[in-house]
Amino acid sequence: MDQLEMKKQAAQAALKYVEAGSIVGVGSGSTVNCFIEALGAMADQIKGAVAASKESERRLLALGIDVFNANEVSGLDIYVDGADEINPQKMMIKGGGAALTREKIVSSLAKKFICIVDSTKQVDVLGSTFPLPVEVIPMARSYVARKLVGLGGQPEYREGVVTDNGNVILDVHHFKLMQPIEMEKTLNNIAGVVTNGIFALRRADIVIVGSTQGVQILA
Ligand SMILES: O=C[C@H](O)[C@H](O)[C@H](O)COP(=O)(O)O
Repeated sequence: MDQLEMKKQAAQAALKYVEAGSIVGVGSGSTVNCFIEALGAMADQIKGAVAASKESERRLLALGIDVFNANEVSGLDIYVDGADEINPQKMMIKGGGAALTREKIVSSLAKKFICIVDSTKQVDVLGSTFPLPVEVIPMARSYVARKLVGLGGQPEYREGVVTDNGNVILDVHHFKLMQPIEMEKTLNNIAGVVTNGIFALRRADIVIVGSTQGVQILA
C-alpha cells in the first residue's frame, strides 16, 4: 500500500466524527485534501466548514460546501488536520505547506483536534526528520534567523513562498525538540515571529493513523 492510500484510509475514518448540521474545522495539506474529498459525500448533511488555507477553501467550495470565516463562528466541535510529524504525546510539527498560522487559529476554535496521518509521520522526538517551519514578518527575516541560530537551529529561507498572510517561512533544521511546549513559547516570543509550527500547547485529541496494517485510532 502506498502513502496516499494510507492517507485516504485515515481521512475516511475521520468522517465518523463529523456531526450532521455542524460546521467542521478543516486544515490543509495532501491528507486533508483526501478528507475534503470524503467530506463531499456529506456536503448536504453539514452546515459548512471553516478552512485553514485558501487552497482548502477552494476545494471545499468546489464540492458545494459552504465556507465560513473564522470570525463568523464562536467555536467548532471538531478540527481535522494532518501533520508533518507527531509524537506519542500527540504533539505535532506542522507547516510544511506554510499554513501553520491559520491552522493554529482554526484549531484553537475547536473542542477536539483530530489529526489524520499516515504512519510515516510518527516520531518519538519532534524535529527528528522534519525541519520546523516558522512564519516570519518579511522585515524581521534576518533578525529572526540570527535568533534561531542562537537557539541551536539552522534556519533556511523557503525561497519563493509567501503565506496566505503575506509573510515568509524559515525552516529550521537540526532542532531536536526535547521540550516542545517551552520551545513553542520561546519561539513565539521572538519579535517578528508570527507563529511557529510546534503544536504542543494545542496538541491533538484524537490521532487517526493510516498504515499498511489498517487504521489505528489513538484517543
Ligand atoms: O502547512 C501545512 C500543514 O501543516 C499540513 O497539515 C502538513 O504539512 C501535513 O501535510 P500533508 O498532509 O501534505 O503531509
